[in-house]
Amino acid sequence: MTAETTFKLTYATMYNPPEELHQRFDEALAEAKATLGREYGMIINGEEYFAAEKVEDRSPIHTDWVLGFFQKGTERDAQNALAAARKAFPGWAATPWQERVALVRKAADLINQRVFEIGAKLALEVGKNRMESLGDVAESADLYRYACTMMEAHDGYVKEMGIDPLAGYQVSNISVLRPYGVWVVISPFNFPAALTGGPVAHALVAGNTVVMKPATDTPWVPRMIAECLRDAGVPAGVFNYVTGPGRSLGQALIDSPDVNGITFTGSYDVGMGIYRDYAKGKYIRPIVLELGGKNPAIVSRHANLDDAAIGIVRSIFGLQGQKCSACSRVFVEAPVYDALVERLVNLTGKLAVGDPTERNVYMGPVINKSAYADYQAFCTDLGQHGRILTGGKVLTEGAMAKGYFVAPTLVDELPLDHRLWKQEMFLPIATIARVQSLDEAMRLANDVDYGLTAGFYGAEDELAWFEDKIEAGVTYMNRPQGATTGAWPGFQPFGGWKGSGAIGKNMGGWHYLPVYMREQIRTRVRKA
Ligand SMILES: NC(=O)c1ccc[n+]([C@@H]2O[C@H](COP(=O)([O-])OP(=O)(O)OC[C@H]3O[C@@H](n4cnc5c(N)ncnc54)[C@H](O)[C@@H]3O)[C@@H](O)[C@H]2O)c1
Ligand SMILES: N[C@@H](CCC=O)C(=O)O
Repeated sequence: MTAETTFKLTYATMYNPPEELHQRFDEALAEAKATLGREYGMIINGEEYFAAEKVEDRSPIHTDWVLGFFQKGTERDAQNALAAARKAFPGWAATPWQERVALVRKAADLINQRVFEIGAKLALEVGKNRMESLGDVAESADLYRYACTMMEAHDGYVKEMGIDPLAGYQVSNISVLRPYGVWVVISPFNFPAALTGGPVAHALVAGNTVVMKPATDTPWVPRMIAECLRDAGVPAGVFNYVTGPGRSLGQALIDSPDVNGITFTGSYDVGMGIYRDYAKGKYIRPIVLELGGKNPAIVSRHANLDDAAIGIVRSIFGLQGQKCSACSRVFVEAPVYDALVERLVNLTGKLAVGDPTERNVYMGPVINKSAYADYQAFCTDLGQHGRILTGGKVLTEGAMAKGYFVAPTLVDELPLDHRLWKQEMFLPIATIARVQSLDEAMRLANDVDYGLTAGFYGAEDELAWFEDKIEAGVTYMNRPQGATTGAWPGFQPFGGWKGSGAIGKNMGGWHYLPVYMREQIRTRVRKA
């Protein structure tokens, strides 16, 4: 990004971009729109593969916009991609880690060089606003670099251990982290750049070869990420990109005995199914699961209510509530309840909803017809059992008639035993409750199967209590930029507890890369 020297784009800094960012996004968008409708192959063993059946990738902004045609890959394609990755593994694993790092860094540079092109296409494909779209792409490049930095910081994870005193012998004990083999990366629709690129980069830097399968709704952006790897010179077969339905092609990847490790990012239900199926293999193999969230914000009577309101609204409605980190539950101490709710409703009313490629729009459409139908069903239920403070309806006026647009929705007075306090809706809907104490808020906040992100607004002397008690992998306090959203690699490594994540180590952080490697101790003894 040219403005990079003066402006570091993250989800927390995106609110004051330099003018140049807008100009370059607009240029890239015009170019992307002029080249819609191409066909894209899968990339297996460095070659384009075309399936008998194709899938149309349509924009959720306007369903007449056909972005491209993608391959409806089959179980056979899954097997071919795994075979290519298996064949490439010995060479890639034997490549000095410094060379692997150099190639992955080169790919990161290409992602940065293409950030506007990929960002514009991402906005069209996901319906994400322009700054969040550019952020997703920039985050992907930063995750690549973070993986490289970690490899270097740990000197390739080769470490001399203590020397056991064996009289008459010389001993050397070395610990080495080595790759597992073939790694499958399955990504969700909502961060097609960062959550495809991040796990892929870590697997590759560690020396694994990769088969990557993006979500059916968003194959285009991962294809461009794949092209960056290819153009950087990552050898054929080391990285393979396949597209097709999760239940057939995806399931074939999960069921294959040729897989040595998996990173799955997606919903709890699909992730748990994969976990169980994968466990049917002959022995235990590593699996990284990054699953859903039901993220709370707690507001104390001592909070700065303006900071709380803006941070909460940004986190409820960013990407239309379709972030695993989205704030979907708000617990407010009674003395400040009315004042906070008034601010939340007021700010929500000011959110611009529409074509998210336009510079002043904050909220675009939801991803597809099924999410659009879910929104309507949830709102009917919430209206019957709670009080809809704002929103609760689909938006069909003017240019929105051809897309999946819905109103940002806030609900209160929903009985605390209603299922929608616990179920991830993954839509721009949040429920708000009045609590009598912070302890009550904490009990409710933790009373879900998830534990991804959480936010708190209150006095300085309440913060340590919050940090200690909350069950979540990523926590934010007094943050107007986002109550529960907006993590950035190297600043806020991202991962969940409980039903939100399986490994207890966060991506973009110090402890994550070793997950993609297994330890070998090398003890050599010779007579002194
Ligand atoms: N914890 C995190 O870091 C994180 C980040 C982003 C999204 N998410 C979660 O992802 C979900 C939204 O994304 P989604 O709707 O794309 O999720 P999803 O679970 O529907 O799909 C995720 C991926 O799994 C594939 N898939 C589906 N069935 C499969 C099967 N049987 N075998 C193999 N692959 C299969 C899909 O094609 C897609 O690529 C939300 O629950 C959200 O919270 C979590
Ligand atoms: N990393 C993103 C969330 C990714 C999940 O969907 C955030 O921190 O808001």
